[in-house]
Amino acid sequence: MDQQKSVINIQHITYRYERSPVLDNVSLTVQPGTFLGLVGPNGSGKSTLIRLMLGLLKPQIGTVRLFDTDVRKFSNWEKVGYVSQKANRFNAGFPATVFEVVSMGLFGPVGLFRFLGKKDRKRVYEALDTVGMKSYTKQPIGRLSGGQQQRVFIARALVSNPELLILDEPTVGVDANAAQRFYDLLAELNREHGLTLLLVSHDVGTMTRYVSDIACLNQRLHFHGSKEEFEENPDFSTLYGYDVQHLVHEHGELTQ
Ligand SMILES: Nc1ncnc2c1ncn2[C@@H]1O[C@H](COP(=O)(O)OP(=O)(O)OP(=O)(O)O)[C@@H](O)[C@H]1O
Repeated sequence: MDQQKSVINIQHITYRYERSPVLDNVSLTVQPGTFLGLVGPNGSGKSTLIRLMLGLLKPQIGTVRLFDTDVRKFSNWEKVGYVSQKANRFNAGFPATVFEVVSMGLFGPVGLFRFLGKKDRKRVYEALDTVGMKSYTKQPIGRLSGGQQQRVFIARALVSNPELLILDEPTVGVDANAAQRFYDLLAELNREHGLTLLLVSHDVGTMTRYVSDIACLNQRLHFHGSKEEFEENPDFSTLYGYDVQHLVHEHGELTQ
């Protein structure tokens, strides 16, 4: 029987760093074209789940498949873009231009020292154009604001033309306006380029405006479904497994 291809397929994962499990029997499937928001309190296992998805950690129990291939055998890493939480931390003296940082997305750090062909250069410019940063090409990365740097990191992740983009708390340290523009950009990439997105964020209120689906993690997966289902279900305590007031408050503000 033909199964619809999934971008991410996680089955019954249990993971522990030490004794107690950080993730307990988590299963999650992400279909192409989804914009999934992954939410959960501090320490709920979000980053751990991402590391498992990227094959950086091995689950004690369960399996991870990326584009229908077991992550242990997966090699098409150009299909996967990843922007980590710590990405927007270049200080003013960092000796690389915006162009160089984005070109690293093509070849890794070696890109800095390698001759870029015409096509490669074009891809770098296109990626910068997509995120609205083409006019900053020659600027040192460290002189840009946090929000601008974040866009450059998205461009770096986009330059290899990925089908899946994973972002771990990308708006940390970015002001509210820049964060909103950033979410707009992600929504556009999802809508117009069909990019599958997985966004980890604490900011449930803002995120629900943009995503198509929501997954609520707190060691276990408390909810996974469409944004509409999430918003219709009044029992946030069961859904989210924590901090009910905070969520209802944020959610309330959003719908005013
Ligand atoms: N390398 C590690 N060794 C041991 N314990 C770890 C390690 N990394 C994370 N943990 C623990 O695992 C739990 C989940 O951490 P994780 O970073 O996945 O959560 P998170 O949901 O991403 O948190 P946050 O929102 O604060 O970033 C936490 O209790 C954390 O202390």
